[in-house]
Amino acid sequence: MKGGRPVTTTPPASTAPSTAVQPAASVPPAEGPLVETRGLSKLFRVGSSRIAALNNVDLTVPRGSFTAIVGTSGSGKSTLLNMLAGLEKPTAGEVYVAGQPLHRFSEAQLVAYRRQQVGFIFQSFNLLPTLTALDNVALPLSFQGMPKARRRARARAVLTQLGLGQHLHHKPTQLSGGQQQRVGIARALAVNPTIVFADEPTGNLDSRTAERILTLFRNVIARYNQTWIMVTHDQHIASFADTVVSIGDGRITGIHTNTTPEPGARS
Ligand SMILES: Nc1ncnc2c1ncn2[C@@H]1O[C@H](COP(=O)(O)OP(=O)(O)OP(=O)(O)O)[C@@H](O)[C@H]1O
Repeated sequence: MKGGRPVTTTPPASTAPSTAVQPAASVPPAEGPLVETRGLSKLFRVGSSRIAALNNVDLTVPRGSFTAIVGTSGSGKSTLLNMLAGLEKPTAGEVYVAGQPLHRFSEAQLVAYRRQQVGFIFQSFNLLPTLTALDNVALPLSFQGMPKARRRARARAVLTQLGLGQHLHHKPTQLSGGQQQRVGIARALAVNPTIVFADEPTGNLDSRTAERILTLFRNVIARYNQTWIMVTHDQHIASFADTVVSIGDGRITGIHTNTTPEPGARS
């Protein structure tokens, strides 16, 4: 696969164990935007009708940034996210992540991209109910072929960094919603991702917990110099991001940079 793993996510040595989120391989120098789409389009055919879920989208996302994609239901947010995450292929146009042309990738290359370079955070957390927090976070590392002792050590380190050191052996039903989403964040971070996608990540949380989770997002992004893209229908949630990309009818309708972040969004 081209491109490798361009984002340096090594945590400060004084604050994090070495097993936490060290790059698994040597990291080539980072240059240019992390994400770039050109004329990205997705057409769905349903019976005799055609739906332009995405229509000629040109988008650039800098490395180390937090971007929100905001729009009403059916505007094309998930379709765009799916394309950037290598879950679906475009009908037309180009999509590059870390210089890699996802639009030209085979299914096998897309699977490898998702497993090795992408962290996912979901609205409903998507934790396996029979596994502990530790095992949920260690699971994606097994798909990378990491030996058991190392993946458990890394999962433990990331969970501890996120304040869940006392909850390593709790199952999802024994955790609050905010704690479950922190496990979800730990699972995304454990694979040392090039990019993290969050799909309505606070949709199942009360507003206070949601703000705490979004503040945690900001802290994690700054600490590890990561690139995160979040989809939401909620302008207030979007205001925690550095950049808000508005989408409507499959087109970008505006790009706004948050110069004065939401109170409490930065800490
Ligand atoms: N697999 C599919 N087959 C047919 N049409 C689809 C498919 N997926 C999405 N669409 C259509 O594409 C358009 C964009 O859908 P998309 O799911 O991207 O919107 P969204 O902004 O994420 O909406 P929501 O916030 O409700 O999840 C909608 O009109 C939707 O009906």
